[in-house]
Amino acid sequence: MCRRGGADGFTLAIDSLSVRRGEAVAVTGPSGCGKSTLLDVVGLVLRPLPQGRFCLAGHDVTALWSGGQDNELAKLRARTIGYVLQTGGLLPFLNVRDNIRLSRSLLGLPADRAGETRLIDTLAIGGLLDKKPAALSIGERQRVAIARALAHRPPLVLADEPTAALDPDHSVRVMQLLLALAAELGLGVVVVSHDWDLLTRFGLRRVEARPTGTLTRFAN
Ligand SMILES: Nc1ncnc2c1ncn2[C@@H]1O[C@H](COP(=O)(O)OP(=O)(O)OP(=O)(O)O)[C@@H](O)[C@H]1O
Repeated sequence: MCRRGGADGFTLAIDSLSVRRGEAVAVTGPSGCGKSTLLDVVGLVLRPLPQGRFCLAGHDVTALWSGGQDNELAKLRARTIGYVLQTGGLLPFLNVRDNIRLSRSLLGLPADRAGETRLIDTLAIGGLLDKKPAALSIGERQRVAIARALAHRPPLVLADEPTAALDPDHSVRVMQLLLALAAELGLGVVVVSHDWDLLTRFGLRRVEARPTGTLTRFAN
């Protein structure tokens, strides 16, 4: 459970949500119902209320938050989460190539040129590598953000409307890439999307919001 905006603000209750490695889950629901908040809790950005159980890659996340273990949470986040933000979230002072390589280098992982090339080709961003994010369109930023989130092969990828700014052709390619990598590398994927046609086409398991006033419940 998580609360935003004080006692009479917004409350998110996650009754149950499990994502296994290699599995992709779609989170759907109306605007403002708490989908991004759900991703922020799962992505260790927002602190959940202390009741309840939250296990991520074998770690007791509730205990880490309760114990104020911010360094451990930051390390766990860096190792286990790839987050594709709605706004891209790229570092403005790095070019596209260095944005993509950042997560691996921060974690001290060796370069993975083959994996990098596959991401770049599939996302059709080869012509953008020397550009800074400010010189990209919103859709281009979103594709680069996806490459960056996947480059270190995190066990869990969170994607907040990753196809919202893309044309239908790129939307399908991006979803295909996410799902192919999830299956191939054993990554779990949680994707927020309003694109019902796309979700149906790929047959994703859906977790639907049940909003009632300022409370939203999510359950498997
Ligand atoms: N920083 C914040 N402080 C307080 N309340 C917030 C904050 N951010 C979001 N909210 C509220 O939390 C609720 C859920 O917001 P959230 O962004 O998770 O919804 P969403 O389902 O992702 O919406 P959308 O589909 O429009 O992106 C909303 O009522 C919003 O007003």
